[in-house]
Amino acid sequence: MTLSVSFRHPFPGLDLDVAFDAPEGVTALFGPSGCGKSTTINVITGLMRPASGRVQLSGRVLLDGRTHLPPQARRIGCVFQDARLFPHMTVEANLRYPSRWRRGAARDFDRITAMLALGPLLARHPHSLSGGEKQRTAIGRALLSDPDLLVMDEPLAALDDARKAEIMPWLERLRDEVRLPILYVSHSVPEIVRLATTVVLMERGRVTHSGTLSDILADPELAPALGSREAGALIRAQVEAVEQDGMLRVTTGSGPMLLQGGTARPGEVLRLRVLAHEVILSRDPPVGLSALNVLPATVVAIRDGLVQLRVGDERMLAQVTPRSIQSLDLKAGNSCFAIIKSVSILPS
Ligand SMILES: Nc1ncnc2c1ncn2[C@@H]1O[C@H](COP(=O)(O)OP(=O)(O)OP(=O)(O)O)[C@@H](O)[C@H]1O
Repeated sequence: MTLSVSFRHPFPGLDLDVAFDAPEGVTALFGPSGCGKSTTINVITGLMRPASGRVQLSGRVLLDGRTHLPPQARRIGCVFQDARLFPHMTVEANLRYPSRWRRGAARDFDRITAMLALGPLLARHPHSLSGGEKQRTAIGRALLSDPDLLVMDEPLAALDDARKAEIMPWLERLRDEVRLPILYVSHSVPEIVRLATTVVLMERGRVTHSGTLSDILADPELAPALGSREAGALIRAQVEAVEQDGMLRVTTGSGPMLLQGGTARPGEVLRLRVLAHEVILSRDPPVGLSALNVLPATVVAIRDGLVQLRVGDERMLAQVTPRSIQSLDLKAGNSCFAIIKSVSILPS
């Protein structure tokens, strides 16, 4: 199942011209306030008819020059910032509401309540739930409408950090277990790093970039849009062994690395975040360093103090001052060594 979107619409002061594809997995829609994210969601869900465009969910046309399916015929499940549960109904009644006429709903009900661990909440009313529990119920209700697409419009924005941390593993589970495209609007880069498989960047009514999360994070050109503290690589690693001192020996597309602080077992696959400000560069093989991970690299590009490197099969970024770029005489094509001061292991 893939969502394909393209539409144009002139608003006074902003001409929207949006096109992207969202495959299965989480596609994050990211951009500054007023860039057109809500309008895009409204066009996809059928709340707004644009001047022209096409929205297709695999083979099914939701919108084109002749077709404009109403929202209820689009098979799209929506989760918003506020859970929008029916306050007078129990969690169970809220969950069963969208599927009350549908065949196979009882089987789905058991599967989805188990996946989201909603069993203990079924008899409760929304007013007695935490923000995270309300959102879990809203996600369950959206899934029980048997959608072809799940749209999540800033689903964590109204939650405090503790509630966000509580619901995040459920969203990851959703991403990994539900074979649907999930369109996820967020202003939070850490949220996107944790959840997204694909990222669509918007600015002033247009899609400026779209690609896999790791490509977007390791592109120095995109660092201003994402915030320079967040620039840096996301790489995949497999645990080879746990050393006697508890350090993890892993293999990555960049070469072997040693990691601290993980509880992973041999064979486990991890996602590692190597932030640009945690990487320093040396033209010569460094000696006498405390850093455990020093990898040979080639400079690919330099932009605004960010050096993009090819390290084995992966791309990484290093944040380097203009003075160091000059003193090391760094240019595209140069060989160097990436000294990685620290690596974080993302929760899986
Ligand atoms: N019905 C409308 N009539 C005129 N202009 C509109 C209308 N709806 C949206 N706009 C304008 O279109 C632009 C995009 O709005 P939109 O709400 O899609 O942005 P957004 O990226 O979702 O912003 P935010 O992150 O703040 O929610 C804004 O400049 C907004 O003022």
